[in-house]
Amino acid sequence: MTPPEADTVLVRYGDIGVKSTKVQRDMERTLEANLRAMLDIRNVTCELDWRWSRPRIRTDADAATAATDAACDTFGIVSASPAISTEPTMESIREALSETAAGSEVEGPFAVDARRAGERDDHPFTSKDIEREGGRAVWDALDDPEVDLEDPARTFHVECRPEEAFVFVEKRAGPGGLPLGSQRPLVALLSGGIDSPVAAWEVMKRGSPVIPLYFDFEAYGGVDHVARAIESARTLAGYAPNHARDLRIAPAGAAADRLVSDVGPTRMLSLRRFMLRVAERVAEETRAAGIVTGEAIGQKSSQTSANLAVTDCVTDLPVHRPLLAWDKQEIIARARELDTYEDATIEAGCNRIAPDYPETNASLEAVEGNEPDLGTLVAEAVAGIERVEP
Ligand SMILES: Nc1ncnc2c1ncn2[C@@H]1O[C@H](COP(=O)(O)OP(=O)(O)OP(=O)(O)O)[C@@H](O)[C@H]1O
Repeated sequence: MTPPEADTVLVRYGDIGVKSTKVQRDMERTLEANLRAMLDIRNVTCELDWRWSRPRIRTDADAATAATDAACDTFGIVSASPAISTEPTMESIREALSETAAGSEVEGPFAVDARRAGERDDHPFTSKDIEREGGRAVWDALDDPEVDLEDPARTFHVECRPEEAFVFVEKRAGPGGLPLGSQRPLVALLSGGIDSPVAAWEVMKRGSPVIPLYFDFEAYGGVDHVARAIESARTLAGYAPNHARDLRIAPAGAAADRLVSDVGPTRMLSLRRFMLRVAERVAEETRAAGIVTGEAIGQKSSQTSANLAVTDCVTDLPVHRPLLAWDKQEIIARARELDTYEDATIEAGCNRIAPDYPETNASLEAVEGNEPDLGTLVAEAVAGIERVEP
């Protein structure tokens, strides 16, 4: 909940804080630029007040919720709180608490939780004093007050610093992770289905921008297949306003034709190997440090642990699979949160390419023995890549 007179959003980060001073400063600079870009693209009226380890967004009551939303969609940010700022005196804190309580709907018991930062003599009171006196102010402002310090339905937080105090009621969770751009990019195989956008988002969360790569299986794909991939690239770009890369669309109808006519049970593995070879070429061009896919152990016949091993032999680049150990239901839940779930039920092209009895425990020799020379197919696909701005 945003306090009615909120004028500041307190922003917190996590993993950055455990880095060495130099790395932390670099990451903070990246985070600052990313948050600024996120606020800009969403037209949030505010000033970013960047302080070492304690960023704040100065805004007004109208824009405080939008500023909090923007912060909570920015990688690296663990939580954000829309707050009322006030003088660091007991009287002002009581007033801010009273105002916040009067404007909130409190169903059930409340508590006041106060933290003081700074030197001992910065304030003539302790955090316990704030909790006691602040609690009284809240009590007086509510219609039917009830206190439970152990299990409150609503907590009124006070953060008292030497120069300023803040009152807030919500610590909204952000994605956490590291600032986008603090790692080298990765090529993301993006089908537009349920899994691959989630996988791409997961590596973005750890700081890697993604270069989305989609294979257009032409006659084998559904009509909306390309549109679906463009849409999920666009959704991902919304989390990366200053790091979004063009979606690359590689024509793959000819490769699919060839594999369907020439290869039996190991067909899907050769198809994956074709995709990884094209991704490798895109990585060379974009200085990407690896490839990311939405595969999970055992989810499909091509994704058994044995088959994943054979697939990876085709490239020297690391193939990252952030969803490797996730259950489908977890992936679906995350896709819904990220807004990449819709359209995912449209039939994927790969299903029409799959053989009736796919191999689940392939050996490298068998796959290589059945596989046509991928070189020409890869070269054609790379030459035909089109770029679409997200
Ligand atoms: N047309 C495509 N373009 C780009 N990448 C693809 C395409 N099809 C599959 N992939 C990549 O291969 C992975 C495995 O694809 P597959 O179709 O076997 O599984 P899936 O579980 O249906 O994946 P998704 O839900 O991401 O489509 C995907 O997560 C994605 O990274």
